[in-house]
Amino acid sequence: MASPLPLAPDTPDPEFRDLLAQRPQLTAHAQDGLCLEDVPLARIAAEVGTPSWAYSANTLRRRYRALRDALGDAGLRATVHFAAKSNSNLAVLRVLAGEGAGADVVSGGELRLTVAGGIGADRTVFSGVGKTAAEVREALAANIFQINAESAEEVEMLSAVAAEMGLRAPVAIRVNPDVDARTHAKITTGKAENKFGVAIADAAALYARMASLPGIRPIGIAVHIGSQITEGVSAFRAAYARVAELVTALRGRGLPVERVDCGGGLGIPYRDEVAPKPEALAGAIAGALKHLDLPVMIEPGRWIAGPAGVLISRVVLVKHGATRRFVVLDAGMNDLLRPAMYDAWHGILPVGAELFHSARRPADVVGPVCETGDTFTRGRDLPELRPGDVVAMLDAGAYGAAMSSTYNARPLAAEVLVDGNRWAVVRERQPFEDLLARQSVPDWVAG
Ligand SMILES: Cc1ncc(COP(=O)(O)O)c(C=O)c1O
Ligand SMILES: N[C@@H](CCCC[NH3+])C(=O)O
Repeated sequence: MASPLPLAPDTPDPEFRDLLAQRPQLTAHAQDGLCLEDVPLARIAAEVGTPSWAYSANTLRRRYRALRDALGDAGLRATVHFAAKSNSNLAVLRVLAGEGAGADVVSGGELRLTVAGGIGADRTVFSGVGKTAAEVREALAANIFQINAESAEEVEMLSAVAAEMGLRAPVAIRVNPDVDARTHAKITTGKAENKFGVAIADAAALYARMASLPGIRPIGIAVHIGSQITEGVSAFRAAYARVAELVTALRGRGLPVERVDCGGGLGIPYRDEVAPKPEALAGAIAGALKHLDLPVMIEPGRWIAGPAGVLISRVVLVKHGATRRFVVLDAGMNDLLRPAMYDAWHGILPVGAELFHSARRPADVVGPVCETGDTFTRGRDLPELRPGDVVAMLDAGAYGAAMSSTYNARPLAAEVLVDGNRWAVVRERQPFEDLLARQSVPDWVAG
């Protein structure tokens, strides 16, 4: 491997250097250009094609361990349940299974994927506001570790399904603590007006009701207040304090509480956000809950998988509009939806070494999809990108491929796992034929 590229001190803007400095999985090399671990992204682009996703196995491992260790160091008995909705690629799940991770799933489909990825149902939590009876039956048959109930209505259904199977479902109540996580409105989940969880004031009565139902074994309390939480841990602390009060009240009524599920939500710095460290989250959990002397769980998705992944894309053309320079990529909002959906900012780095030194000019980076919202960034200072150049969109390992679609009849991009100097395609680019498959035109339309 060539030596790291010495970035020129007169680089017009220190942004590239900062982006790299904060992401040890990415390095810029004089000959090979931008590398994920030891693998040049240019090689993946050339051999797999673009757009494609690449995930760093060692980043997944490192970040999983950082969370687990922070919780342990805070004196907590804790388990980490990876939120599979953030990335349900089988190889990613398998890497985390190898670390001993559990999972958090929100559908029967995700449960099947995590089981296929080697994370047993007996280490998996099933959350979500709209579980169907069929999904619950499947989860119980698979010996699910915990079901987080989100409403009184759901509790009745859970009991009926489990009783019919001759089982008692291990159920925690997900409470809505009415805490503002101060994140994007579309991913805030812990305010009273959000659809999630049971109002904390109603939780004790529901817990008592659960204890009286034939198909339910009440096991604990869960809370999840939102995602991409970066403004300190005070919202976590407030939510956990309310949960602790509830647990104490339940125990006071003689109702057993075995564990508390503290949810996910720890944010990452996509740009210059100062995100709390795992130690701060662990401190918030320990501060509020340690005196209860019970095992705790967390359900992180983004914090583990986000920084592990990049979206590799090629410049199709550079268009000089009336007022702006548009760099048109072969990746679109159907691949990475976050900028269109949440106005999210993702770092964009050139993959070719020479581009790290070229002068930068503002550009709008857009995709080929027929929506103005198919814009990754506006007015970003970027090098003189030319058709054929490859770029990497950073921190795309969570809610990237997982949220992609075939909008505009664009097949799903390939996914690649990198582990040191080894790499492999772990999901092939979807063949176009898939988009035609299972469609049919009735005779009376075809004429
Ligand atoms: C119940 C639940 N747990 C865990 C997560 C994972 O969140 P994050 O990726 O922000 O850690 C989510 C998503 O916000 C969720 O809804
Ligand atoms: N999809 C969102 C996060 C939602 C979390 C789901 N509970 C994002 O990309 O930021």
